[in-house]
Amino acid sequence: MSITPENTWASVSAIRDQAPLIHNITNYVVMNSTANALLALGASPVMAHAQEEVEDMVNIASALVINIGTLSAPWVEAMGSAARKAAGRGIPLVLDPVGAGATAYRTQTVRKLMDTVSPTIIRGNASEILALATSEKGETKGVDATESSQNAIEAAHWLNERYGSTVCISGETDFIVGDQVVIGIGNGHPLMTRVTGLGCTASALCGAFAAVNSSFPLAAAQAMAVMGIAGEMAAEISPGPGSLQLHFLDFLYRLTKDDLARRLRISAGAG
Ligand SMILES: Nc1ncnc2c1ncn2[C@@H]1O[C@H](COP(=O)(O)OP(=O)(O)OP(=O)(O)O)[C@@H](O)[C@H]1O
Ligand SMILES: Cc1ncsc1CCO
Ligand SMILES: [Mg+2]
Repeated sequence: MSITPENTWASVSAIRDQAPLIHNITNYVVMNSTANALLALGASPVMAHAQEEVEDMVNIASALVINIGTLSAPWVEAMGSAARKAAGRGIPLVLDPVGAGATAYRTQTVRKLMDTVSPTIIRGNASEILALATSEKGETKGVDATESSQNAIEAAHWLNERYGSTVCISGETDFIVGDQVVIGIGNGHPLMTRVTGLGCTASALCGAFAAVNSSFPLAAAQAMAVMGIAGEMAAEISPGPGSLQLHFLDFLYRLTKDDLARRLRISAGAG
């Protein structure tokens, strides 16, 4: 199970052909940007968080993405209902534990959610992944990482064993930890951290790839490779974060098999 430009292109093509419906319960900050990224990739996004409709929406979706970025009690209830429905239907569930470790409410909510339904993929930055696997108060400061992704690999293994989830740690190198497998993706650009919500976008793309590829560690790795490649291509022609955001969408939309073949960077040091 190794990631190649060919199998990544096969997943991109499947997304473009099938336009899978990706149901997102996500935060106020990134609703627009993640919907646009899913559209640029070729998927079909919908944002829905009302308790009254989340189960019906999961019923017609190909994947569910839950992001705890801007929580409140009614949303937490809706997240639980949606996650249970997704598990019942057997569609992939991606969890983005935004800011886990920063407040007790976030950490407790996300732990309760994981104990209710095992996520298919957990995608967070290193601080968030560490916080989920630590019993004491984690070291997260706000929503951005203060740790390198390499430092969270052990925590990712622990989460994988406990919940059966594929765990994806984003950062300079993205690490994807599954059963008996660690994949490192070296694509991306530091300027990506200066645009809010590109991590949330990565989680949404994990949903799209998991909708068309049931080998979930591979799907997550492909999503992170495509994120990183579109991000670095955008960064190369962007003087700052504003234009990066626009060019990122354009490169996602225009991504070719040749871009993948020339740029995919599988990283060692995943042990
Ligand atoms: N130092 C870096 N060099 C290259 N790429 C990076 C770097 N840091 C992050 N990235 C890339 O940026 C994207 C977002 O990852 P990041 O770890 O910043 O997520 P995050 O902290 O959850 O972000 P947010 O909470 O704002 O959504 C990923 O595709 C990741 O590979
Ligand atoms: C900045 C921010 N605050 C809550 S969610 C979010 C988007 C990035 O995670
Ligand atoms: Mg994040």
